[in-house]
Amino acid sequence: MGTVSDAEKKPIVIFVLGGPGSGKGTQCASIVENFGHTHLSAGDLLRAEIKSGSENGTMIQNMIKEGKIVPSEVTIKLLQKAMHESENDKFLIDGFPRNEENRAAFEAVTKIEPAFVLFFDCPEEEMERRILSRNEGRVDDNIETIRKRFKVFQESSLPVVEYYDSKGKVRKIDAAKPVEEVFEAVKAIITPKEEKVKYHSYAILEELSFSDTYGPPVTESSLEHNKKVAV
Ligand SMILES: Nc1ncnc2c1ncn2[C@@H]1O[C@H](COP(=O)(O)OP(=O)(O)OP(=O)(O)O)[C@@H](O)[C@H]1O
Ligand SMILES: Nc1ccn([C@@H]2O[C@H](COP(=O)(O)O)[C@@H](O)[C@H]2O)c(=O)n1
Repeated sequence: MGTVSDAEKKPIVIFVLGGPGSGKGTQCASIVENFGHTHLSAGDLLRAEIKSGSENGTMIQNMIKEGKIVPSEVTIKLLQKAMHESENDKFLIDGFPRNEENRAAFEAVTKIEPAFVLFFDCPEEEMERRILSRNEGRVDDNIETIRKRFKVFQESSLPVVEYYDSKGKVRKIDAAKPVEEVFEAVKAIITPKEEKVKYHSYAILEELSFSDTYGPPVTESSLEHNKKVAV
C-alpha cells in the first residue's frame, strides 16, 4: 500500500456488516464518495474470482448458490491482495467477517483489528423485499437461497457482531429507513472528530449572528467551550 511498508503503518479498517440486502453496498458507495475510503466487498471479490476462471471458481460458485460461507483462506487472500494493490490506507471491508472462522483467521493473518464495525440493522421482510427487486442477475437472489442466507446470517454472522459489541466496537444503524436517512446516520459515525468540532462551532456562530442583538459577544473562550462540548 503506497510507499509505506505494512510494518510501519497499519491500514484503518472498518468492517461493514448487516444481513443480506440491508444496504451495505449502497451505503459504502456514498462513504467512498464523501470520505475517500476504498470499498472492498468480500462478495464482489468472490464473484470476480469466479469470473476470472480461477481453479476455485466452481467451488465458490456452488457455495454462493447455496448461501454458504466460502473458506476463510480463499476470501482473506482476495482481501489481502486488494489491500496491497491499493494506494489507500483506509478501507471499508463489506460482508466480512461473516463467521467466527473469518474473524479469527483475518486477525491472525493480517494482525489488523477493525477501528469499528458499522452494523446495518434491518428486518428480514424489508431485506427480502429489497433483494427480490434488486435485479442484478445474482445467482443467490432467489427466494430459496435468500432464506438460506438469512439463516446463515442469524447463526454465523450475528455472533461476530456480538463479539465486537462486547469489545465496544459496534456502531449500529437503523437500516430500514430511506437511503438518505441511513446515510445521515452513517455520516454522524464516519465524520472525523475534528470536522464535528468545526461544524459545531460554525453552527453556534451562525446562531449567534442571527440573535446578535441579544446574544453575547463571540469570544475565544466561548469557542473553546464549544470545542469542549462537541463530541
Ligand atoms: N435504505 C434503503 N431503502 C430502500 N432500498 C434500499 C436501501 N438501501 C439499499 N436499497 C436497495 O436494496 C437493494 C440491496 O441493497 P445493497 O445491495 O446495498 O445491500 P447489501 O447489504 O450490500 O446486500 P448483499 O449483502 O446481498 O450484497 C438494492 O437494490 C438497493 O438499491
Ligand atoms: N465473507 C464472505 C462474504 C461472502 N461470501 C459468499 O458470497 C455470498 C454473497 O455475499 P454478499 O456479501 O455479496 O451478499 C454470500 O452469501 C456467501 O456465499 C462468503 O462466503 N464469505
